[in-house]
Amino acid sequence: MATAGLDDDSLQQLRSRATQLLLKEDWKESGAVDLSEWVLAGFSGKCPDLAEHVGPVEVRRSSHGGRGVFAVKNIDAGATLLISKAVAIGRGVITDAADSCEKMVVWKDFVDKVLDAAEKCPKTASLIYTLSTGEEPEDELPVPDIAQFKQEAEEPDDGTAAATESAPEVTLDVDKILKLLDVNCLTEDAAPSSNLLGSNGVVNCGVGLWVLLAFINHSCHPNARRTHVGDHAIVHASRDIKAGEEITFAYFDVLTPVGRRREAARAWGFECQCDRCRFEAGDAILGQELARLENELVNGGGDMGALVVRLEEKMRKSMVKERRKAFLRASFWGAYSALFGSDKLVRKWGRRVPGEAAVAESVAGAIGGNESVLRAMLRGAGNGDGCGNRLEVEDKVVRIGRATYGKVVKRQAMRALFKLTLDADSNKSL
Ligand SMILES: C[S@@+](CC[C@H](N)C(=O)[O-])C[C@H]1O[C@@H](n2cnc3c(N)ncnc32)[C@H](O)[C@@H]1O
Repeated sequence: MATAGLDDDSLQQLRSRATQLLLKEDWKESGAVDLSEWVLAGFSGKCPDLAEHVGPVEVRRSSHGGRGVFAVKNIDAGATLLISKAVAIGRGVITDAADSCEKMVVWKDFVDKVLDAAEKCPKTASLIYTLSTGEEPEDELPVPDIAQFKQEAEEPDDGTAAATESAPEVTLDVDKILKLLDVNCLTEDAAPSSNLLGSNGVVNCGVGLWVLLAFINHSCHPNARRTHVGDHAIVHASRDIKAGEEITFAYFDVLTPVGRRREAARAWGFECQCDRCRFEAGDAILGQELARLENELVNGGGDMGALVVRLEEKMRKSMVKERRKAFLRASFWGAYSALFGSDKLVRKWGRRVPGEAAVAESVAGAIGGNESVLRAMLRGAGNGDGCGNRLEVEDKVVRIGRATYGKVVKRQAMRALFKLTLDADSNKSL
């Protein structure tokens, strides 16, 4: 392979390109499996806009008062939990420099489509009304039965279908719908397609409403991720999930310190009550030092290697347990990435911090699969930083890969990527 002499940036680009290519190839195949097996089946339902595949989950009362989605049996990382077709999506391809006016056009188009879908289908309208507007006391909101979201049984051929189609028009409460869209819409930024498009200053701007997904709460210690294929959102487990555990995904970037995350949650209109936030914001012993480190990280410019060493030493002296160490490493991921991304910093501090693959493995335990963590795992493994023998490392890479992309990433594809990384590194050191 002609990779000898590549600098770190080029190697990084090569790896992310390889990830994209593998993903793209894999989507074609897995799309055929997922879409034919689950999604297309939904189109035989009475109300095609509501085609859903609901896995082993149900809606229950969440610990912070509102409703949430819970696993009803053990689920392995990578397994598909839900596939849901959007009630409506507004999309636009706009440049980074687009003014808010262009975004408003996308939003208006989206709102019109939601209203249209609700007007045409009374069941869509009633499901939309189960969502929170953000104004009701959350613990008073009724918990919907999961059966409401499941694909409806094939209709008997007795003419009732025609009767349903001509069901009387519903009067829509537009004001209420606008409020609940504010709380429950999701953007498509988890879609691989947006990563591919994002490279040349073009932003794939997509906003949509997936009713069942809107019951999934946020956590900074999430156990699920979503990807998008066309109008379908696919939610998969990004960590192993136990029966009875709440399914959560990240509404915003959780590879940041607690202060930043709190700001992001407030912008969404809530105070995050996940266990990671409760620990990081509530630990009196670590609190002050964490606030200082966060300040340094956010202001930038300092020696990120020194910051990581201080954090690791503080955690060692305070006897922070592994699970919480993983939370804090995830919070200061930016500093770890800067350290491991610089040969100079690695030479200066490398012996005083755990290896890159070990940090990546720890962080994946806290936030589940994630592209940036997977890349670090690959790079750390390629540098042979001692997180096991070749087979053990390969296994870890495949596991984080599946947790990141769901079952669409095949073992073979991850092996190819892993080999590419090792070959590139050994050629580089020639
Ligand atoms: C898309 S809805 C999720 C479903 C919502 N819990 C319900 O009962 O309708 C988003 C809202 O759920 C609540 N929520 C989600 N994640 C939360 C968290 N980690 N901590 C506190 N509230 C949260 C907030 O009120 C937020 O505005």
